[in-house]
Amino acid sequence: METQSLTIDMLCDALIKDERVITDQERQLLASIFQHIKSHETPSAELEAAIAERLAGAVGNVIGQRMARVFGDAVVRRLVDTQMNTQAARVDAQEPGLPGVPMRIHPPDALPGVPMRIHPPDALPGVPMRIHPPDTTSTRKSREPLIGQQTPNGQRSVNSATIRGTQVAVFEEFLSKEELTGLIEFALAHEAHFQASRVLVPGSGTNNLDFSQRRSRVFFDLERYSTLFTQRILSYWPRIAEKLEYTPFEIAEVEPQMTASNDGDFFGKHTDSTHELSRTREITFIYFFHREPVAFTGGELRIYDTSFENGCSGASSFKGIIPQQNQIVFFPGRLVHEILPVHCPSKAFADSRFTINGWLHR
Ligand SMILES: O=C(O)CCC(=O)C(=O)O
Ligand SMILES: [Fe+2]
Repeated sequence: METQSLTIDMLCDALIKDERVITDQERQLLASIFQHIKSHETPSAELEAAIAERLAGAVGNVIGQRMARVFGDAVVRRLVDTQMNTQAARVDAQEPGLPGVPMRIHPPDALPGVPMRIHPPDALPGVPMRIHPPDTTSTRKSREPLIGQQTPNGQRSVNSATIRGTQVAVFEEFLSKEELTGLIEFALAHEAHFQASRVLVPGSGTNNLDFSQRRSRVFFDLERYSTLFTQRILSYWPRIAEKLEYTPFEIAEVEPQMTASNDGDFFGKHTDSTHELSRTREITFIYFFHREPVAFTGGELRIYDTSFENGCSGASSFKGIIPQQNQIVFFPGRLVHEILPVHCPSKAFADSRFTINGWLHR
């Protein structure tokens, strides 16, 4: 019992230092109100006590609600982490060291085997969403995005076989301040590990360096940040799915990589999941970060309304997202998207537009 009340005391201590529970400003305001009550002549000590009690009650309610939210979030996150670790351990035990076997993770409220359903806002039932028949000959996955499926800037009307580019989920403040600082340091310390980015060319099955389609530098071995992003994304998965109007499906793998885009770098219109080697990339995510103060402009992400009639083509309408520190964006990988050129006058690697970008595989 004593241990329990000690734990609760410690928890309260930690929570009341949390800005999400009570801000500095509120703390100061409350202190001065209480002081004010004390220092002024009130008709009676009872009245003074009654005012203080009323005030404490009201403040207590608000703080209680905020604490519950912070606490609730932390408990859920904890549960998800524990569940994932147990499952990872189970997979390790079953498949010791099998190269290339992706770790199967069950997001908290996705039932294994429940089929994924996509609800594009205006898709007609029966309109095929696939551009190519599923590839049965190749199981190899590729790290590269696809180019070449894009249409010119055509003015095609948005029709019934279209997924809207507005089918996008954006979350701010994805990492804590400490995590973000650590990530920036990690990126800058690994400059030498970045390599020129490649793209998949439809029909060729190969990864090509094609500077007319994409220019940036990528880095794959994200060490602890790979785990951090995987876990964090999985704990957000129900909310991501809801915003994207997906029925949460079982995520087979989260595949993150880091990209640095410097002066003049860009990525032309492309899709991420219509190539036979990348078909299981259901959802693309892009997390933006950079050193402060920001030293680049441009690099806007544009996600186009995409039609799936007779192949796949981007319409003229799009949702534009200007990179913001610590912001993450999710959208269906089959949507046509592009990265506009980055302007980075110093040309210093450390001033690049950085992303952790990747895919949620089904
Ligand atoms: O660098 C980025 O912002 C993400 C690029 C992208 O679309 C991709 O890697 O598929
Ligand atoms: Fe992409």
